[in-house]
Amino acid sequence: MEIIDEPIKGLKLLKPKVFGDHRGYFFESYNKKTFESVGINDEFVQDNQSFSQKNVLRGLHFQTDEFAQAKLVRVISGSVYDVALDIRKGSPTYGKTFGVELNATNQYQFYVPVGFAHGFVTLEDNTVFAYKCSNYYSPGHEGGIMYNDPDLNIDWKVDNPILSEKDRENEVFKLFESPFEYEEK
Ligand SMILES: Cc1cn([C@H]2C[C@H](O)[C@@H](COP(=O)(O)OP(=O)(O)O[C@H]3O[C@@H](C)C(=O)[C@@H](O)[C@H]3O)O2)c(=O)[nH]c1=O
Repeated sequence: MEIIDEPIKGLKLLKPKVFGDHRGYFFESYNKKTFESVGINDEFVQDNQSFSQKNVLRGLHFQTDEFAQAKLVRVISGSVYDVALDIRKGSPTYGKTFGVELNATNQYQFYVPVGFAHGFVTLEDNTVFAYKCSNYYSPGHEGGIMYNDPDLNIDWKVDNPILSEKDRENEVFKLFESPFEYEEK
């Protein structure tokens, strides 16, 4: 597995070693020991999967307090543009985003630690998105930031994405008071 530390501290892009043969392919999507060796020490307690048609945008989401979540995300079929927003107060990159295309061909995995809001838009129909979370779902601890906030200026690569009702009412970044603190490691 190749690992790339992205320009925003804490974010990691993982490129697994995929073994292809005449039957198809095989790769390890999670191996505790290997992931710990690259600094991903979270105990993942929940696996999620979502299915979307093209142009669906989910985000930018996070959970707070004792339900804050690190996420390890990937695409099983189809493709997405995946975005993490740094919401750690005091971070040198507070308010900055990093985006990467994840798809069923590159098989990349993207590690998003606690202190980031996360979202993605699907670039193909029938996209299956899967992720591990380091904490359980808690609707009372959910937060969301508007995907198209002018202060964030994220190039989502699509126009007029399909949103949930909830995501139409996410917070404006300027008024958002982050509960996360940046920790120098
Ligand atoms: C996230 C989640 C949702 N649900 C339920 C609540 C709701 O009825 C339905 C759909 O929920 P949502 O609209 O929040 O799903 P969705 O918009 O796909 O939410 C996800 O978006 C991506 C970007 C993330 O980063 C995830 O952490 C998560 O927030 O599923 C659970 O039961 N467990 C969960 O962990």
